[in-house]
Amino acid sequence: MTAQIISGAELAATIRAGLAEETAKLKESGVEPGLAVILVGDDPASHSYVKGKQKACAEVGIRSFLYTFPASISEEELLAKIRELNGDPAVHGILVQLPLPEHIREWSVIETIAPEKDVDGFHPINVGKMMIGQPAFLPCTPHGVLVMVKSAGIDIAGKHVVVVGRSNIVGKPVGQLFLREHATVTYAHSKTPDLPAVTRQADILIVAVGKARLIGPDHVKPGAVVIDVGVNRLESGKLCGDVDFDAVKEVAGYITPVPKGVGPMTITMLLHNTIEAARQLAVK
Ligand SMILES: Nc1nc2c(c(=O)[nH]1)N[C@@H](CN(C=O)c1ccc(C(=O)N[C@@H](CCC(=O)O)C(=O)O)cc1)CN2
Repeated sequence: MTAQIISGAELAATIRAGLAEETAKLKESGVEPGLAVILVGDDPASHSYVKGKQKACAEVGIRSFLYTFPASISEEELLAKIRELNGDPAVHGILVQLPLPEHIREWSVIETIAPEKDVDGFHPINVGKMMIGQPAFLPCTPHGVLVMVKSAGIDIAGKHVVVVGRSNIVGKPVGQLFLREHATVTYAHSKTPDLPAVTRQADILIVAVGKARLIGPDHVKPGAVVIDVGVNRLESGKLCGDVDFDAVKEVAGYITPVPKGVGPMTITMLLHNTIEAARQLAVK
């Protein structure tokens, strides 16, 4: 039996319709949600993601402001722009597209964003609040993964979740979000010996390493839920995930595709956070 496909694109469309209604209501009360997007350098993937974010903002009625800078911008100039946006009342959310050029310290940029405008959920205050279960902006990709799993009606409590990858923006926080839902969480990474033996224990396997088709059928327990966060561009120009989709779908119970899986949910959760930021800042 082949796996049931969890379509991020379909779920994102449904959620975005609801977000458009929320934006319309906020506008009736005199608040127009605004998102400032900062893009540094000329990485084609970053440009494409930012374009996707702006298009999605327009679709749900969020105003977006784009600030592009050459890769040669100094860290201080970038921080000055963020401080200016922190004080701009038309801007409710601020995001700096990652990755940044090497001479700019990512942590310094993230820490300069006002936590109440940190719609990426990367600021240490939001990360800390997430860890202890306080209300916070949740990081968009991990939150999108959680919403996808729940939307498929999958029970999380007591399940063994194996996360492959330990990045600050996906791997680490996605494990925390599933721990909050009472899963037993294991992190695996590049130094984990015998990766297939570990991933085969997973009821829910989440892969976020950026290595095309790393996970094959031998890594997956029959019937498991497989969530593929990787977006890798092959030499042919085709996109593929960290999971060998065609082979693994014959073993898994549920699987997400790439493209049209987790990616569209990342942007949807960003829209959700921006609307929430506007709502919270309006009552301050
Ligand atoms: N400030 C941030 N930077 C980065 C983040 C982030 O959440 N905040 N995440 C990633 C990139 N990313 C969002 O910015 C992102 C990645 C992929 C997609 C997406 O929709 N992918 C499509 C395929 C797109 C394509 O054709 O290339 C899909 O999977 O269907 C959206 C957003 C790193 N940086």
